[in-house]
Amino acid sequence: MKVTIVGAGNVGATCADVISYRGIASEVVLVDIKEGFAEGKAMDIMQCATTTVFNTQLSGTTGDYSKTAGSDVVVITSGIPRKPGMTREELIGINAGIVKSVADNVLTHSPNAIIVVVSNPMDTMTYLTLKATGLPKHRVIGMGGALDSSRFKYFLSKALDKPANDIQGMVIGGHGDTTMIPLTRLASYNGVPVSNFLSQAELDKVAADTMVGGATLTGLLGTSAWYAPGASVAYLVDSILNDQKRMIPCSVFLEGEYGQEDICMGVPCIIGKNGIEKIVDVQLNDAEKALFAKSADAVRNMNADLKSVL
Ligand SMILES: NC(=O)c1ccc[n+]([C@@H]2O[C@H](COP(=O)([O-])OP(=O)(O)OC[C@H]3O[C@@H](n4cnc5c(N)ncnc54)[C@H](O)[C@@H]3O)[C@@H](O)[C@H]2O)c1
Ligand SMILES: O=C(O)C[C@H](O)C(=O)O
Repeated sequence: MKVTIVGAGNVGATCADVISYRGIASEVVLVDIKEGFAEGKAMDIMQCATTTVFNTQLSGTTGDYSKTAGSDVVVITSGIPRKPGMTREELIGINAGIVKSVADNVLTHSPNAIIVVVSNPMDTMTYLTLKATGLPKHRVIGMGGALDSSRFKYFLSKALDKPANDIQGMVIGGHGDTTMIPLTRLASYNGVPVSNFLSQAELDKVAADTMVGGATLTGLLGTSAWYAPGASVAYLVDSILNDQKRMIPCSVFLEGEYGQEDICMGVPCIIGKNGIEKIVDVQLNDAEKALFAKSADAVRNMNADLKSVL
């Protein structure tokens, strides 16, 4: 199976690295516009083949999309990341043009590919990709919920002082500092509701820390995070290529689901070889429904800024 990753920067290269050492795909092509950059990243990762022991074939190219031909999955991470103090939404002016042209280029050579959108503001970039390409909704997947949910489980594990892998939980809604919805009511420690162990104040703090998880890391690192984002994309790609049918919150085009139309935002999806195979209808309570509607208003507001590119 072949995966193309456009943008060989922090997230793209980390994703290529994880896909390779976990043997998720047989071939990975990295693409970047910076001369020699993707080639260098691919060579560096390939030189791990005998020490981390993998057989994935990686290559890099400076903008030659013919090398990406026949990809099963294309990941778009090209664009600028935020700096401390910025929101993801401020990136739209530069990233919208980049994402649109990249989506056109990859589809020319891989007309059957499933596209995974990572560039921010991710929900709006997913909507742009879907509208600009005309692809069916099951083939355009925005990655944000997998990452936000892994952060949610990290903060729950810290609060509970229990291993993160014993914790289940999901974040839905927009992938923004104020639009994420960590579903604390449904989170569990090995099936036992986390509210059995944590007070409401502790749960509220976990939710707040999760929502600003990306901003906190951006403040610490000077640019946005890449290890967990890259690994989260690889997790999603694995579920597609290996038809695992995992339930992963992803940004997907909604046509009435969760009471929303004509918008891409994060809801739980079954992810398999066809991309988004099902949107799972989790019964939200009234408070969660209100948060989802508010989140949708903010994402829709951002989508309105796409007028100049769509
Ligand atoms: N959805 C998420 O959960 C999530 C997580 C982390 C980062 N992000 C976003 O992903 C994007 C990339 O982040 P990063 O940290 O890897 O940034 P980065 O600057 O390290 O890498 C981006 C790369 O894209 C390349 N690029 C720019 N325009 C291009 C084009 N037209 N064609 C090909 N390559 C191009 C750049 O040369 C650069 O190497 C940002 O927009 C960031 O906000 C999203
Ligand atoms: O925080 C960012 O800007 C990058 C990404 O969306 C993240 O959540 O790490």
